[in-house]
Amino acid sequence: MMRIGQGFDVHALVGGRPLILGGVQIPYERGLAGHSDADVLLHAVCDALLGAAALGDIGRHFPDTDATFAGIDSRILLRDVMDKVRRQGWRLGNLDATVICQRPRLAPHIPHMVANIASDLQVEERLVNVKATTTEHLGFAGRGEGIAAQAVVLLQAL
Ligand SMILES: Nc1ccn([C@@H]2O[C@H](COP(=O)(O)O)[C@@H](O)[C@H]2O)c(=O)n1
Ligand SMILES: C[C@@]1(CO)OP(=O)(O)OP(=O)(O)OC[C@H]1O
Repeated sequence: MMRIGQGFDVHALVGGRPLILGGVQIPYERGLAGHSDADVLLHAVCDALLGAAALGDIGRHFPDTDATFAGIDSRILLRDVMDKVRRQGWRLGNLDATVICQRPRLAPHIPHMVANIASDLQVEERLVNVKATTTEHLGFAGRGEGIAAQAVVLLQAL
């Protein structure tokens, strides 16, 4: 049996925060605002996994009203989500994600993001794909007000 799931997340770009995407700290003059480290890519991946396993969403498992998660490394959340998914009897078929970001240029950092995600999910890197796109300066992402990410996963029964 197979199940598909999708995830989508947006965080605002603000001054005085590091920019962390896919667990990689990327040199840039602004970073993402959030209760956690605001890793929008990992949040979309968490939601895709939770969606495929019919386990709700990231806010249900890690409420932003809970001080435990303040400033937390989203890789910890991703590992926890994958544990929950595995305990429901699923393994990852494949994962594909897109980061929607006008600036900075992400291409040089994507192999590191893929390595982090594959490591956290305990799968081979060939099952994980991360892409980046601008919006040609259109909309909130194009104006540099925030970064969005979307992810799709396929789960296979263990
Ligand atoms: N923040 C980004 C956005 C895009 N890229 C890379 O550039 C390619 C072209 O982007 P378009 O939005 O013009 O389609 C895209 O395929 C990515 O490889 C990037 O590195 N960082
Ligand atoms: C990750 C959590 C928890 O720290 O907080 P944020 O970093 O604000 O992220 P969001 O994608 O808004 O939702 C999930 C949250 O509950």
